[in-house]
Amino acid sequence: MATSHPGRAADPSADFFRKLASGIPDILFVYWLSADAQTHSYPYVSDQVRDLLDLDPALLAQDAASILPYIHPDDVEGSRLEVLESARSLRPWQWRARLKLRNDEYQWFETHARPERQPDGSTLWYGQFFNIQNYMDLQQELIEREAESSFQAGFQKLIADMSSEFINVGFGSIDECVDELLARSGQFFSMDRVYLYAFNDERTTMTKTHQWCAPGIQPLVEVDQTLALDAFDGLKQPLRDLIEHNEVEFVPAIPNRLAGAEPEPEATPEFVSLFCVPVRVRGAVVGFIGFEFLSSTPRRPDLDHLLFITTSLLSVALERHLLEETLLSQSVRDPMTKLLNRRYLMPRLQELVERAQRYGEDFTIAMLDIDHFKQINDSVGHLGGDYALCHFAELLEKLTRASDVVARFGGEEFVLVFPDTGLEVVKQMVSRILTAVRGAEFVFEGREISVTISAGIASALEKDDLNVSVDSLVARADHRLYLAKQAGRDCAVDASGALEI
Ligand SMILES: Nc1nc2c(ncn2[C@@H]2O[C@H](COP(=O)(O)OP(=O)(O)OP(=O)(O)O)[C@@H](O)[C@H]2O)c(=O)[nH]1
Repeated sequence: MATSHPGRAADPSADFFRKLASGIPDILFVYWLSADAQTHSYPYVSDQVRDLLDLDPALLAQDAASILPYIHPDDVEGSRLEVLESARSLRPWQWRARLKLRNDEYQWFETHARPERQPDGSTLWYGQFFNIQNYMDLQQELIEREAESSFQAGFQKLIADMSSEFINVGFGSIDECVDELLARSGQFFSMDRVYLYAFNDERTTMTKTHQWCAPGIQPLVEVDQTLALDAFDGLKQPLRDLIEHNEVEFVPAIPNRLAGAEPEPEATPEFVSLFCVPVRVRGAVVGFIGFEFLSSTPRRPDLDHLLFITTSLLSVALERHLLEETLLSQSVRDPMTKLLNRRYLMPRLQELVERAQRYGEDFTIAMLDIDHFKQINDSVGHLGGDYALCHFAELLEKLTRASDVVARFGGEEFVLVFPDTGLEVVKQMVSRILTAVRGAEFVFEGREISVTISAGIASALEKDDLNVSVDSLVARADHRLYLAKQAGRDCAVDASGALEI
């Protein structure tokens, strides 16, 4: 806009205005805009403009554009449009903009001015700029406080939800809970990737076991990827510290490759920021959750603390899960041979018997007994006998399939269950076991032990017996085992009474 002066500064009431305005802390003004909106000025501006902005009112009286360098660049265009709109509609000019003070600091001002159309079509506004910085600060504080309390409420909900999820976790579904923890915390803390790395016992490698990525963010590498702990220079020391001190480590910029060594998609930043939060089980750091963000958005100063709380849910859940696993395994396994015990075997047999009765699904069991075990004990001692039992148990595990059940029935008696296997195949398998045991080396404290076994084989639906029960089936196998012993041992007897030696 061109410089112009409407000649109104000489108004006799100017002195009156000056005196009046000197008692008012804000800036009073009269603003003039020509009819063609090409020329404008401040015919009157109170002296506060000098005190506050270090701007000479005389300059503004010549050309209103003198104020432009004092308006925050982002607010200039809005201010211009607001004036034009006020001139058009004759509605009050009411606008907020930041003005640069003497100390170069911007503060918020609000304009309140009433327009008055002049006979020549130009417009005059009478009004003031008043400082609303305190109000804006207060408003900002309120917004932040509100955001903070809703963040806190959200965080509490996240922790409460995840705690109850982990508490209710059914045996075996811990993986789903971990996935959910990664996803929920990733979303809540606006992360781009969240993943769980498990260390090996020696703390030399780490394997990614779970991961979550925000929508649109690529999982650069799949789970189960194992990396050396010192694969990345920037991560070596933080991981050492994490393991040693059980503390959150923040890595401000590591190559965007921890997630994977795959070729990176375009537009992926070269560096990412990463929080490594320790997962601790039974007093040792067993891995960490990596909370990764690609952008450099500001983060809360207490974020590391919040991530630690979130991750400790996983530590507690893993601890409990391990304990449950141990207890469960202790309750169904024989502590010496580590084979399944009778507590596991009997309900399993019951289940199979019911299926046999209901659906006609036959299955076969073999009862095995080490021959002359008393003599073994007598010759190599009880510990030698224990060794023979354990070595025999190992052979059984090796010679059967994962779907077969290998259980210690008691003493030196064992039961094998072959769920989906026909009698002929079972006979072959038992025969193979007999042969393998006969040929196996049993050496205890340098003394060779000769071991053979006898077996009794029975199928659930022999003779179409739909009244079969667990007891009758076991009794049948036991009786045939007795027959095998009677027949001279080191052999197997089945329904036909046949001997397999
Ligand atoms: N070392 C050891 N011996 C056991 C264990 N459980 C049972 N025994 C012994 O196993 C022996 C079983 O002997 P018997 O039932 O007389 O039968 P056997 O000597 O194997 O003779 P046959 O079965 O007729 O071939 C007993 O002496 C038990 O004390 C165990 O856990 N460890």
